[in-house]
Amino acid sequence: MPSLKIEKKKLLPSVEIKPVASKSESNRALIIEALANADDTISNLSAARDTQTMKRLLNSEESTLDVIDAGTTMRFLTAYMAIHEREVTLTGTERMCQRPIGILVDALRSIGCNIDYLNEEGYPPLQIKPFKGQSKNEISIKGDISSQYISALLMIAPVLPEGLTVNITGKLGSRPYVEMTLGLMNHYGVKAEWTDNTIKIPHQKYQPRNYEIESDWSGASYWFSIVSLADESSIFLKGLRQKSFQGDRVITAIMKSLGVKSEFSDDGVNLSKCDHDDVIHIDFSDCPDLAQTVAVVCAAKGVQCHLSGLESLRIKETDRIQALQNELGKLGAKMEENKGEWLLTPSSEIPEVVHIETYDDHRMAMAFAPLATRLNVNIADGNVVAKSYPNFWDHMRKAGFEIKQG
Ligand SMILES: O=C(O)C1=C[C@@H](OP(=O)(O)O)[C@@H](O)[C@H](O)C1
Ligand SMILES: C=C(OP(=O)(O)O)C(=O)O
Repeated sequence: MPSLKIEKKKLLPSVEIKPVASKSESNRALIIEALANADDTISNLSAARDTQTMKRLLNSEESTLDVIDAGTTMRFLTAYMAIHEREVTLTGTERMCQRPIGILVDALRSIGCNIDYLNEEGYPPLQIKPFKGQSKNEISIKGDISSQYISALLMIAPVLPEGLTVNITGKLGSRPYVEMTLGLMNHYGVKAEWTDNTIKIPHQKYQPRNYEIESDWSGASYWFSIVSLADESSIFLKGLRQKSFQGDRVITAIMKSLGVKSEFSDDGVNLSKCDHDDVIHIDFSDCPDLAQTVAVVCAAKGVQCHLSGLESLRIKETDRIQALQNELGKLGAKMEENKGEWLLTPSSEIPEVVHIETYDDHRMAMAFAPLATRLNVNIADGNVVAKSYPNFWDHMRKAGFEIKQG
């Protein structure tokens, strides 16, 4: 596990960065392209390990497919494999085998798929048996655990002989990811009807169309943090669009209250400094991957933050609430629960150096790295970033940070 030392540094003037391409868009485009029996429709595919794993496994004829720690790869491949005439085992890291998948498996079983648990009920690894045909064309599924189950079902829906109607029960969390799924399906020629909590997708064919993956807004969020925390800075982020499929584009609005002004042009967005608020309230139900980014900035910048919609954070790469509480504590900040909301009380004085544990979570490393604008930061395992943004440290160096193996 290579640890990294990032020295406190000022940013270089006028930095230009092209963040990694979106892994969420890439993993959807790969599944849709495979369902369309098309080839080479995708440009700017993400270098994220989650995406490279998806691509490799979609082309693999092995009987055991290991998704490593990629949630979308696990969930999307489960649905994809379950409607093919093939027997396959899907597995992943120890953590992946603790991330629930029962809701998706129940839904797939109810439409006729054959799936067994190889270990604990409700969790990977899964044994998927050949598909013998569709037995039902309407299902109900809980929306408040992970939207990835719904996206997985929606993508296979048009190729099912009878199509599929999906009734979402409970509150739908991570809603923009479901919208992204339907948006990309529509790009590939598939029509869906979404009224209230019901999404209806008739049987139809995906059309092979070209698609250029946008830069990743969640990965871009760490550059917003850097601008927010630095004394002076301006960064141009390439490949991000004002009209985006990614819900995490909401980082522009969130960071406006944390002192970052965003100005779009044809090929990206320019970030510069502006005034910030002293207290903010943010509901992360639609953008859970931004919670760590925002919490760290508030803790270091002296902004009190009321966070809600954090429920899904406990079942991601790690228990992100626990991880944040531990690591923010090292800065002298506190995150405390009160009736389902979290109050983050910022540090009154930040230390000169901090050692951040990474919990096998890419976002713990990337969310805390921007602190190097204000203090020396040691990151326990720099390799974690490979999951979504493998060249993150190269980009930090390009921006002027000195990063050594430590
Ligand atoms: O569909 C997707 O691409 C994702 C959906 C979200 O997960 P949940 O729906 O489990 O919140 C998000 O946290 C994850 O990084 C990517
Ligand atoms: C939660 C994440 O990914 P996944 O669920 O796809 O593993 C993430 O990238 O923050």
